[in-house]
Amino acid sequence: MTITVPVCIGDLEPIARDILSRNAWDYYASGADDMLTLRENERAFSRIRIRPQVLRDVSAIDIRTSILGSRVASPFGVAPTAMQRMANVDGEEATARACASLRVPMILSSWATTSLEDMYQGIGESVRWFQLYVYKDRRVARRLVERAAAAGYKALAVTVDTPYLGRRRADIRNKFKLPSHLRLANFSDESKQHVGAGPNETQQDSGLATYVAEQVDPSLSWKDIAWLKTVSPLPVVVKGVLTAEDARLAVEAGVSGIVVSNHGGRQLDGVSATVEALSEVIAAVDGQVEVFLDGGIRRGSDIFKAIALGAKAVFVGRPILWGLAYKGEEGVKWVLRTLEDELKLCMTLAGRCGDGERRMYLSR
Ligand SMILES: Cc1cc2nc3c(=O)[nH]c(=O)nc-3n(C[C@H](O)[C@H](O)[C@H](O)COP(=O)(O)O)c2cc1C
Ligand SMILES: CC(C)CC(=O)C(=O)O
Repeated sequence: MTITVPVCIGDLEPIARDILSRNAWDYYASGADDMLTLRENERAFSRIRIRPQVLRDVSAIDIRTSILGSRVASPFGVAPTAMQRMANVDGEEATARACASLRVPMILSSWATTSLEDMYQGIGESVRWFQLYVYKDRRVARRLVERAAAAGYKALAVTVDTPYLGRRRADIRNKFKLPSHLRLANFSDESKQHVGAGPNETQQDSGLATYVAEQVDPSLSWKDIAWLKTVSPLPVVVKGVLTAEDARLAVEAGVSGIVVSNHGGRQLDGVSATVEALSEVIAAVDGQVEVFLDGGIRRGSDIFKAIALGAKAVFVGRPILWGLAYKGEEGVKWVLRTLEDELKLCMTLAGRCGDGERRMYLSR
């Protein structure tokens, strides 16, 4: 049966697949290598059981919370995903409008197809973070940080799991290219605006992998997080931590938050599902910094489970792209509302009301 009117996020995926070009679909959907981790991210949620409690007066459910001191409407937000204009002409602007209207936080990718300044023109107040890839030329990274601070972003999410790009086989086969009418809009320098335009892709590489190898600094280390803190007026969050050891180093480096992430299974295949890695990170940081999670969130009960295990909030990647492909801003709103409705219902049926700041809906 072909689904045309989605009732859950799973329904959206085939709809988006039909709409998107092969180049875009494969880039958005793929994981690295055999995509074991990509699949595990979702499966691991389905292995966790909720322990409901009854007769708890669930007539008022509150899902509001705060992240790094900013009030937000829900404990979920939008993860940074690059090049959103391949999904819809309005790309990141459509996502930002949807997030602002529902007061959902959004992280903008360094490799957005809308500049970090243009993104929020006329949209008004909303909680946004900027995702930073640290370029070999540190002046580029520093300039991005300054611009993000000047434009009102509330935090920097530094991606730490991508010294080189994971092997995404479909992108290699397709010889991925950013369509020529689009550009990485945060850069004025032509050499940084185009992906897959050069002659140097080989049979074993994609335009993306070449770009990352040329631009991103693989020598990045914990001492650079300390450096970043000296140049950033914004709180620094590291995105891509999966172990207790690294979580402790992150705390020592003075970060304000950690995103437990395996990059949606797109980097090192074979690592744990994020919800499985979450508990050791939570235990290691012992409440010293906020811990977030992304990867495999596809329904409200996944959000419930991550929060129950101690995440302050979660971020959602691919479903937003499916929503964008489906109906632009309205499609992203549909995804956000669906997650919100499902989360509220899950809390109601589990007997956890939530009380704003202090979470009441832990399921353990
Ligand atoms: C198409 C796509 C592009 C992405 N681009 C970025 C990026 O530019 N920066 C980054 O830190 N993470 C990027 N990610 C990873 C996401 O931020 C996030 O970790 C992941 O998508 C979460 O998994 P999910 O898609 O299962 O929700 C990207 C993921 C996808 C699917
Ligand atoms: C341009 C890409 C390397 C952005 C990214 O992080 C991803 O595709 O996973």
